[in-house]
Amino acid sequence: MRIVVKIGTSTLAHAGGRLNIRHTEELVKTLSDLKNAGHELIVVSSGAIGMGAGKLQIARPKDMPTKQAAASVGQCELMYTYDRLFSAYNHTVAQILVTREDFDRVTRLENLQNTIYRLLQLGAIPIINENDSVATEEIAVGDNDTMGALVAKYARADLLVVLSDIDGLYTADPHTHPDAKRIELVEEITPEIDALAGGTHSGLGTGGMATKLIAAHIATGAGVDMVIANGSCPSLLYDIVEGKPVGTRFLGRH
Ligand SMILES: Nc1ncnc2c1ncn2[C@@H]1O[C@H](COP(=O)(O)OP(=O)(O)O)[C@@H](O)[C@H]1O
Ligand SMILES: N[C@@H](CCC(=O)OP(=O)(O)O)C(=O)O
Repeated sequence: MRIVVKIGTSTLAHAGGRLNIRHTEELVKTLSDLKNAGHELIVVSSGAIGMGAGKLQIARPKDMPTKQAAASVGQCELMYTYDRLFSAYNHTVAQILVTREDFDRVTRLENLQNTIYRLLQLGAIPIINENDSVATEEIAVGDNDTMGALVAKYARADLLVVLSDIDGLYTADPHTHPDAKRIELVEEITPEIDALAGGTHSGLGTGGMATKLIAAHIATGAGVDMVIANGSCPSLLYDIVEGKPVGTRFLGRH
């Protein structure tokens, strides 16, 4: 299987922006094992701004210049971390930084696809993020849930897994509605399903469930199954790949 795994900031970092070593180490171990089992992996990783802020010891920035400065610090930290951890399992990582233009313009999209396909042939693990240190609002994809879905669509993936700080899509945001129930399977994304998704509460995350639903529309529309699952338990990835009922699965349209 070709699997795109999107990792949110809240999985990779603690609230203050410092690396969540336990989550990240377990995640890299599981991803390495899935690759050893023969799956092709593409990672879409957030965390540049949050980890940059953590390293610079500033609060999560709101203004564009500080966000861009934090991202350029954090992106180094992020890739250094992935490179170090994946190397321990003999895997090679490759950084790709993109903006919306790389999906909107045909020649740039072809270049991006060619690079991803060749990296997969060479056995490397592409790790993709927005090019936050140059991407202004007008040219940014804006959130990595959408980015993950675009990557899954154009890399012709079989599965997109979105790892978050929550077990899946609930009937309401469990942080404000403790009685909310998890939805196991979404066969069709109706307006009623769209209406369930609220924003983020984590202080580190960007889009909350709303951007995950946008991603689900893109992925399922391209025939790719998407699963939202909790990034604090990366070994769930084994069950997800086997099609077991973990998190919330959105069925790709065929
Ligand atoms: N219907 C819903 N079901 C589950 N979570 C929801 C829902 N609506 C809003 N949320 C919020 O979305 C958050 C996850 O998104 P986000 O904070 O952006 O994290 P990430 O960094 O993993 O993308 C949850 O912690 C929750 O507060
Ligand atoms: N590109 C940004 C993250 C954007 C984003 O969608 O963040 P998240 O909600 O944590 O997945 C970064 O690396 O900080």
